[in-house]
Amino acid sequence: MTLASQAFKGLLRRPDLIQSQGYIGGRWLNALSGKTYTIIDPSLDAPLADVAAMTADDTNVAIEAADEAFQQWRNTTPNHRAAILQKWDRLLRENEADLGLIMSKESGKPIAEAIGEVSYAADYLKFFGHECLRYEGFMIPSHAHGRKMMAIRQPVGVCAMITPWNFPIGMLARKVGPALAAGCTAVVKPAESTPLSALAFAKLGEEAGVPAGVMNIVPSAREAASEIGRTLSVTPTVRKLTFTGSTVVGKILTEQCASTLKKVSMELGGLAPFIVFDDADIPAAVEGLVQAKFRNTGQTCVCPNRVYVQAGSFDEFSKQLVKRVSELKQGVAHQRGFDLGPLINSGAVEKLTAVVEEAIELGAKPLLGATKNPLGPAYMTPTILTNISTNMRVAKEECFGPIVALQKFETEEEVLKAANNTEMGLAAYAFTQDLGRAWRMSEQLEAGMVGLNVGLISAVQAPFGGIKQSGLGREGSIIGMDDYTELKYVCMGGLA
Ligand SMILES: NC(=O)c1ccc[n+]([C@@H]2O[C@H](COP(=O)([O-])OP(=O)(O)OC[C@H]3O[C@@H](n4cnc5c(N)ncnc54)[C@H](O)[C@@H]3O)[C@@H](O)[C@H]2O)c1
Ligand SMILES: O=C[C@H](O)CS(=O)(=O)O
Repeated sequence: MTLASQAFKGLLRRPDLIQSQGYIGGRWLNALSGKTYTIIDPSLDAPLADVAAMTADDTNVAIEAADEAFQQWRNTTPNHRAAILQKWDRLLRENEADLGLIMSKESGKPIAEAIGEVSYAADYLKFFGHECLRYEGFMIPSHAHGRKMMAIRQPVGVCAMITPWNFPIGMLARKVGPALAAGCTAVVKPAESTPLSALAFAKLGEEAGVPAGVMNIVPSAREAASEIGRTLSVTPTVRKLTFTGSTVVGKILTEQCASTLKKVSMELGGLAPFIVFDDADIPAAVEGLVQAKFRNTGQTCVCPNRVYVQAGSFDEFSKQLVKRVSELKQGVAHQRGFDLGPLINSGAVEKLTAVVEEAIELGAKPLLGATKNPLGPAYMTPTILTNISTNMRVAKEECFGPIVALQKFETEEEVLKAANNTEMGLAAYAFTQDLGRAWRMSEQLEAGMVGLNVGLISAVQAPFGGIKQSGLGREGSIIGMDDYTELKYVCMGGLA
C-alpha cells in the first residue's frame, strides 16, 4: 500500500483522483530519473504521499507533447473547446468534496475553504468556457476601395504555467481556463508542496475530454524548480510564461524569459494596506479585516499586511478585533469546524515567529497571541500587535500568516502617503462611509485592486492583478484571454 493510499484510505469517493505520477502527452509517467519525493500533511506533520520528482528532462518531453498537441488544438472550434471546459467545470463540482480533502491535507487549508476553492476553480472553467464562444476580433473601416481590413485573434501557442501552494487549484484554473479556451496548450509546474491537487485537476480534465498533450503537469521537488523554470523560460517553443508566486521568483523568470522575448504575466507578492477611518462602520471593518486577513490562515496574496486605524476609533477597533479573533477556532485543517489551520510548513512558522519577536524587541505590544502554538510545528497562534514603528519587519514585509500589526493615523493625507510608501501594489482596502473619501481612496491608493468597505474582493469576472512589483498583466474577467492570444491584422485587397 502506498503512502497516499494509506493516508486517504476510506476517505475518498474517488480514490483514483490521487495520482503520484506526472501527466505528459496524455500518459501518467514516472520521472525519467525514476526518483520520487515526499510531501507532508502540515496539520499532522506526517508524510502524505510520494510523488514523481520530475526535472528539466521531463519538462522537455512535456514541451514537445504540448507543441505537438497545439497543432490540432489550435484548429478546434470555440464550441468544441467550450464543451470540454464546461464538462470539466461540472466534474470539479461533482468531486469537490474529494478535491477539497486532497487540497486540505496537502496544503493545510481549512476544509471549508478548500472546497470553496474548488468551486472558485470551476467558476474559472465555466467563465472561460463561455467567454471563448463570444471572443472575437474586429473589422476595420477601409481607407481605400476594394479592400477589407480586419483584426483576428489567434492562440499564442505553448504556455508555461508555474503555480503556488496557497491556491493549488484556483490559480491553476485561472491560467488553464483562458489558455485552453483561446486554443493554447500548457505545461504546468505546480508547487512542490501541493502537487496532488494539480494532478487530480488533470485527472478530471482527462475525463472531460482534454486531448493528450493539451495540458501537461510536471510535479517536482523544490530543488528542481529553478532548472524547470529556466527550461520553460529559455525554450523558444514556449511562447508565454504565466507565474503566480513571490516577487523574487517572478523577477528571475521575467529576466530569463527575455532571452526568447516571451509574453509573461506575473501575479506576485502583496503588502496590502487596510485603512479604517473614524467614520467607518467599525464592526463591519473588524469583520472585513478578519475575513481578508485570516483567509487561508493569513496565506493569501491579497491579505492585509499593514492595518491603519484612525486615532478616534483606534481603541474601540482594537478591542473589537481582539475579541473577534479570539473566537477563531484553530485545528486540523481537514476536520470540520475550524476557522484556521496550520501554515504550509514549520519553516513558515519559524520565519514569522522571528518577525514577531523582532517587533516586540523594538517595542511592539502584543494584544493577542505571540505565543508558541501547542497544536504542532506548523501551527502559528493568531497574533495582534500594536505600538508598531515603520522600521519593524512586520510593517514592511509580506507576512504570510495570522499576524495583524495595528498602526494609528491622524489624517487622510498621512495614511495615503504611508499606504503608498512601498514597491508593492496588489490589493488595498479602505473602510469609510464618506463617498468623496471612498472615491479619493479608490483613485489614489497605488494598487491593482481596491476593496471599499469589503474584505473579500476576488472574483472570476474581475480583473485580478497588481502594479509596481506586484505583477504584470491581469487574470480573469472579459480580458482574461487577451494574454493568451496574438492580434493579427489582415488587409484583403483586390475586391473592387
Ligand atoms: N498575485 C497572486 O495572485 C498571488 C497568488 C498566490 C501567491 N502569491 C505570492 O506567492 C508567494 C507565496 O507563494 P510561494 O511560497 O509558493 O511562492 P514561490 O515564489 O516560492 O513559489 C511559487 C512557485 O514558483 C516555484 N519556484 C520557486 N523558485 C523558482 C525558480 N527559481 N524558478 C521557477 N519556479 C520557481 C515554486 O516551486 C512554486 O511552484 C507570496 O509572495 C504570495 O504573495 C501571489
Ligand atoms: O493568493 C491570492 C490568490 O490570488 C487567491 S484569490 O484570487 O484572492 O482568491
